[in-house]
Amino acid sequence: MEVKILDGKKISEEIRNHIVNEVKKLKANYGITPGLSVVLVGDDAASHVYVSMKEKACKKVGFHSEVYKLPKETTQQELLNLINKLNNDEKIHGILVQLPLPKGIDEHLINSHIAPTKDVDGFHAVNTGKLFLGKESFIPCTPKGILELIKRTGEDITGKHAVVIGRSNIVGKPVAILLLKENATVTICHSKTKNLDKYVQTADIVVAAVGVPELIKGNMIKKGAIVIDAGTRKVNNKLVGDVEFEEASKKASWITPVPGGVGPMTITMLLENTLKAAKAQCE
Ligand SMILES: NC(=O)C1=CN([C@@H]2O[C@H](COP(=O)(O)OP(=O)(O)OC[C@H]3O[C@@H](n4cnc5c(N)ncnc54)[C@H](OP(=O)(O)O)[C@@H]3O)[C@@H](O)[C@H]2O)C=CC1
Ligand SMILES: Nc1nc(=O)c2c([nH]1)NC[C@@H]1CN(c3ccc(C(=O)N[C@@H](CCC(=O)O)C(=O)O)cc3)C=[N+]21
Repeated sequence: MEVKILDGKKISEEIRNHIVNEVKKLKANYGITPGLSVVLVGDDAASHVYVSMKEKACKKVGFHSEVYKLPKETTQQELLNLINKLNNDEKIHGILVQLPLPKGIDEHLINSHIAPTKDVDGFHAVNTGKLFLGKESFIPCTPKGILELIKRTGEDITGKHAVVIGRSNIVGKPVAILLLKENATVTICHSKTKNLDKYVQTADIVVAAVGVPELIKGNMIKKGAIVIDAGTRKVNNKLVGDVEFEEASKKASWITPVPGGVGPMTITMLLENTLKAAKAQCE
């Protein structure tokens, strides 16, 4: 059986075209343009690249987009003041504070200051709590994109064994909750897991969100498995995922490439969440 590639770039393109039309309707019917503010503190090079990708994506679909680039000396209070201002700004429907934040700034405190209705990253405790309870909420972008990719395979998730490698609050944990909601049987692995290969070998769905290049070997993959690789790490100036792509492709039924898989979907889901936040204002 030939492996099929889950092309995150192509799927993103389709979804973004749909968003363009939705934005036009929102403008025509309600005079509202979805607005996103991205806040970047410090001079982390990768963060600057990601933020400019987000800004470009917003402009392309017709959103109003603002980027606040603050120096690394910014105090927690100054950042809270900016968030307060954005919380009260009618033009702004979504607020995202790019992670990681410089040392001395409490990430959870900052995220909990964003109005839950503008929390398009889904990192506010109200939104993570709702996700846990199975209630309607803003779902974090990378996990949301991963679920969308799995759904695009057309395979039924119910009863499948999904193995998630990684338990961070922004990828691994929410992905596991989403898969559980879809009735998968979910195993979460992490750095203390013994015999990782034994778990991966029994997985119908593998989601790798670790950040260790090619940790998941091709020979661990069960024949016919769906393999989603969220990992991105620069090695010799090349972006490498958590999965040994060539070898895993010989076993998988579906697989995501790195780059061009989960990454573009993350940004597309940010656009979807911002559109959703803007629409909620019209109700
Ligand atoms: N494409 C995209 O849009 C995005 C990609 N990413 C990428 O996804 C990856 C994960 O990101 P993030 O969740 O933020 O990372 P974190 O560093 O927060 O979490 C990594 C997780 O992997 C686990 N882990 C580390 N080493 C091993 C190992 N040898 N075996 C098994 N598990 C291990 C850790 O376990 P423990 O909890 O025990 O420490 C932890 O749970 C990174 O490469 C990141 O760049 C992240 C966000 C968005
Ligand atoms: N508050 C917050 N929200 C985030 O969503 C968030 C964050 N902080 N901090 C960092 C991570 C990382 N992240 C990525 C987004 C897009 C790509 C992406 O599009 N990657 C391209 C390649 C990009 C390249 O060439 O470097 C791809 O995989 O094809 C990757 C990673 C969002 N994050």
